Amino acid sequence: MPIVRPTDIDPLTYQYSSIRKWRASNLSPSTTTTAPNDPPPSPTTAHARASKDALIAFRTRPFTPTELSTLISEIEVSHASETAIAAARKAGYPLVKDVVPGVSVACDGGLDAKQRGKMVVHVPSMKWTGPALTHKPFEADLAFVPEADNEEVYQRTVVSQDMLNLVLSGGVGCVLAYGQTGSGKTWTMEGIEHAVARDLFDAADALDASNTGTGKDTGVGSGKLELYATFIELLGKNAYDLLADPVTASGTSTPVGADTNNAEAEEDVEPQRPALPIYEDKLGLVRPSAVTTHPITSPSSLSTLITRALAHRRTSATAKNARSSRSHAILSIYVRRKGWGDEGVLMLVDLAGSERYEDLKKHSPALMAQSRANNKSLLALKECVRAKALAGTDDDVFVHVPFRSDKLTLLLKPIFDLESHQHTKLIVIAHVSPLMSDASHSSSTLSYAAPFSIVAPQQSTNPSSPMSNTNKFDDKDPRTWSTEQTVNWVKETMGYAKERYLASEDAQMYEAQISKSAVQGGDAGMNVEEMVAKVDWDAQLLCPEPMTGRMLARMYGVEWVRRCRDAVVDADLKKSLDLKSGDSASSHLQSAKIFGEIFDGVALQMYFELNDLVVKARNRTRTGAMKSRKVIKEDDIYGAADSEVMKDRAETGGPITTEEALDFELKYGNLVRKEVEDSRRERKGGFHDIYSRWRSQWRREWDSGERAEESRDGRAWPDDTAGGEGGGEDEGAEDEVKSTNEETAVA
Ligand SMILES: Nc1ncnc2c1ncn2[C@@H]1O[C@H](COP(=O)(O)OP(=O)(O)OP(=O)(O)O)[C@@H](O)[C@H]1O
Repeated sequence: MPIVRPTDIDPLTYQYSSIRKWRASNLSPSTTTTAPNDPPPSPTTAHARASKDALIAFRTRPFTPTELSTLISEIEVSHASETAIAAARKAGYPLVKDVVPGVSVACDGGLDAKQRGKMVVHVPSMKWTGPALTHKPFEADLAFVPEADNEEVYQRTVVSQDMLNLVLSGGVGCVLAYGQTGSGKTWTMEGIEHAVARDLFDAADALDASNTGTGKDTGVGSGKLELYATFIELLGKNAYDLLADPVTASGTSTPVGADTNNAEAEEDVEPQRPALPIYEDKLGLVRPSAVTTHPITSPSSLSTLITRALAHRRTSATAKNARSSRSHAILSIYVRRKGWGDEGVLMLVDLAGSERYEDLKKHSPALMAQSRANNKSLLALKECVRAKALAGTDDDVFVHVPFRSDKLTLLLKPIFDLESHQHTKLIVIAHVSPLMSDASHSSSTLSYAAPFSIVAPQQSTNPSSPMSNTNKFDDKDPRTWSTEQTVNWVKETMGYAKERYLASEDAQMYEAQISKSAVQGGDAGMNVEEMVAKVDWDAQLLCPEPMTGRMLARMYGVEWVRRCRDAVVDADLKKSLDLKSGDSASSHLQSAKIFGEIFDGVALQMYFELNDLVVKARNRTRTGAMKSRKVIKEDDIYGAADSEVMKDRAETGGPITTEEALDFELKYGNLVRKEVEDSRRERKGGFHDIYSRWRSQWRREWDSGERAEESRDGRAWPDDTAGGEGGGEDEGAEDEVKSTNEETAVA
């Protein structure tokens, strides 16, 4: 019998046969293809509410025809496969069957099931014993098989998470497509964008019809809803408006569809549109300056915008993908609802492809710089998504999301700002290529995204712990309220909500409207104050068992209004709320319409009050969690490099408590470190003076009562106020926060 030495084994044969064996014993038939009659889980708001704020999915695409033919020719030249190929040919099998993907979906997960999605990357390697293969498993909420089409991805992510209703109710939804270049991100996002364009208007009409009980006069057509969109690409620190026509050097605009996207053009004609700086205004809104907003009035108008923007999108060839997207593309759809404070927004983000060093080797220096900028922003994004996912699992974990550290994450502020009272949902779809030669990149993509899918940490059972808010009633924290306490709060807050409404601009607008048109007959004689006084609903019907304060606070605004309307018991009141076009004289109807809008306005005031309470309570708990860190290593506080400062501390200030040290660190830690470092670099010394100066300044503030909570209640972390570029100095503080997160998750 001939001796087979390891070096004689053909690597491809070995790898393919190992993968086949692994797949035969580990995969059930249902995970290798999508069952055609298997409907996606039905989207119910109850389900979406119960689910987490961040959903993580994995997707692998099928081989492209070019990849298939390359792989088949590889098999053909591989010695050991000859017999298999001959046998396959004889049996009439297509050779395609011989090609095995480097990624397998072991379980596609499922939203209702406890099962999680599982993807296994088969990573080949060469050892001294010969070729080897490692099967690396990764878990997420969902994993899509290569045969899954865009509609299935859309249904099981956006639809099952009830994202359209969230956005139409004034919430924030965001879908991020992440992955290696050429792994199918643009394919997925294009599918999702067009599906959203198709469904958004129907969702708006359905939502309004279910709220008012009438199919008429609802949604966009009646002017109640205003929708508009922006589509930008982000390259480095600047945004470019994809909906503005590009301008050539001669100043003429380039028609859409003209090929301006080859690599040479990229270097020579850069940029083709004016760069728009990104900034955060005083109200905290982040938008690229002068970006054009486009009203959208129908599914086709949104679809046309999407097609136009994608044609403009900057692409250039990379080693992996002939038309690689070299930028992050962000489609934002804004929803303004008459009488609502919050603007809903849906952000659909096709991230630039992540690239490794080997992928960059064919790049010109300009493209290399772009790749570096892209990879840097993907790293910043990772920090933010991780923190956001952790915050979504439990309100009481101390989390700081460093979204100001990069322009990409700054643009995504609506989804990352934990201090906002808007409801949010984030979906991350990590894409991998099916090629075995990409296995190590696939493995790093999945290990980037898998940790976002965090299982909620156990709540502390120690009632004195700031992490524990269960069984401990706090009248200012809706998350601790039982059904009865929630009912009481609704009853007590009715008067306050009415007062707030009467002081609003809407109330004044309706007052002016009523007196101007001098509506006649029935309710028409009432002024706004009288109408507001009539608003009433049954608190018990609004919060039936087992509705707790926490559950109520997770409700979307539109759903809340609908529930308030359903909880009306007074027959006359119900009748005027249910009045439909054609039911009555037009003057009556107009008065009833105004009353309906006033009713909704009062309901919303109560809803905003509830959400404000939750945000404030969450911030209080976060502060408490931060302070509860009993042991703070001195290196944590002042930085390992500052041992001189540490020595001086005892001489200048004497011992300080943990709370004081923390406050000092939050306010001045970065500044002290930076100054000490500068001084050291310039060989100046004087560390003692630097430390003393900051210490005295801090002491003055501390003694005059300006404590840490106040600065946080003022909605700004000391290290956040720097904004934009200054975010880089944040790193020390973020490291500390990171370690806090880890400790908490373990606890
Ligand atoms: N699910 C899929 N089914 C069929 N073909 C696909 C699928 N996903 C991607 N493709 C094909 O794979 C190729 C690469 O896809 P795509 O351009 O979407 O990748 P990408 O990740 O956006 O790359 P880059 O980051 O370089 O832009 C395209 O030719 C696309 O048509």
